Amino acid sequence: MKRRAALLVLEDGRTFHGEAFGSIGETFGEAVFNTGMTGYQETLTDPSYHRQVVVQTAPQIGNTGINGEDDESDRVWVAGYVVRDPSRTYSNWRATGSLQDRLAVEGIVGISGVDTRALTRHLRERGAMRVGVSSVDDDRDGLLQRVRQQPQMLGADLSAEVSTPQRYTVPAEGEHRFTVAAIDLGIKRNVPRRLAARGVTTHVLPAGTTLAEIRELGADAVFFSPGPGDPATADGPVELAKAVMAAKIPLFGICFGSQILGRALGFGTYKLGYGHRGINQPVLDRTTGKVEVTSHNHGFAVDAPLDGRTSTEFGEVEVSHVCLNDNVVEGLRCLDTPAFTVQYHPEAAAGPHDADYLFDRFAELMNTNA
Ligand SMILES: NC(=O)CC[C@H](N)C(=O)O
Repeated sequence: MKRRAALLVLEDGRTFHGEAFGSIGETFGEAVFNTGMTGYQETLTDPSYHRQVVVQTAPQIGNTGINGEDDESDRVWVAGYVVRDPSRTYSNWRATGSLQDRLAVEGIVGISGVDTRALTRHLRERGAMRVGVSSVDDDRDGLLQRVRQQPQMLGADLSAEVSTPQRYTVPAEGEHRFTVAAIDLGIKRNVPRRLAARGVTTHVLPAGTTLAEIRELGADAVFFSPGPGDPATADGPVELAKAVMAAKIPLFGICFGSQILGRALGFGTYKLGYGHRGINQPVLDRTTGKVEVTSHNHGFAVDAPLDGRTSTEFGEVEVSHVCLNDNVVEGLRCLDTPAFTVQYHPEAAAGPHDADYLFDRFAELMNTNA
């Protein structure tokens, strides 16, 4: 049977031909590549990929199908999906269906048979950029025109599009020790799970939550979640982070949450050329001197001095973690207020568990502060 043709056009005109994968249609977003050899289900359902068309560099995707446990949220968030060679069949003891069917059911337009190595090299050289994928229109020039009309990721304010409309609670496993108010800017399920394993009850709260509401919940600490978009637009959460620090309430943030703490401390953020997305990025924890292999998904970073301490409105702060591939700031630690963050993903999902100790550090911080 002849497969349906599909077309991928980058905003600089570079064009790739392939076959329709997932839903039939047309989609747009920022083209980014993920180097994970595993974890495609977690990638697809990570809200931080909202408005991004993900290119998987691993050549074969889909071989373990989709299961009922690995979703990081209640839907697929990627705007589109690009793979080299989708598995024709799937096999796993947990599998409940195929990747092709999941994408089709959720209306996610994909393309397969693409030379993903050439596409990735192009994005590495030219940077992440807007892209269009179509399996309904083979007019490349028309598609290119529509790509160029799409919004840029720089300046995109997306928290409200992914945050929970209503608060919900994830109970502690076993004995309850602490209560955490988690500001949902695109949270992944594995964060409250990692906290629950430390006796933490997590209230997941909408993006616009105030300090007064957090106090009403009797929270021992505040968590700022990962999430999509440009951190330069997150003025509301930045103000909340300042209020939390002024009140000396323990604060932990991951990824977007780290960028928010950076801004609250007076640092800027900037867009990386092509970002870090994968599950084997080496990071140095400067407080212990240990190197950990970590999961990343970020296109922006905090602009903070790598060496020495910086004096801020909230006291001294230092860069606690650095990416060993490119010296990008991967963590911040406040010395005079109980706040710290990492730019990468200790919750893994998908990825290694080297950085799981950070959830212990958060629990210790709550314990010391109690
Ligand atoms: N996973 C995240 O929290 C991503 C944060 C931010 N949107 C970035 O791309 O840098």
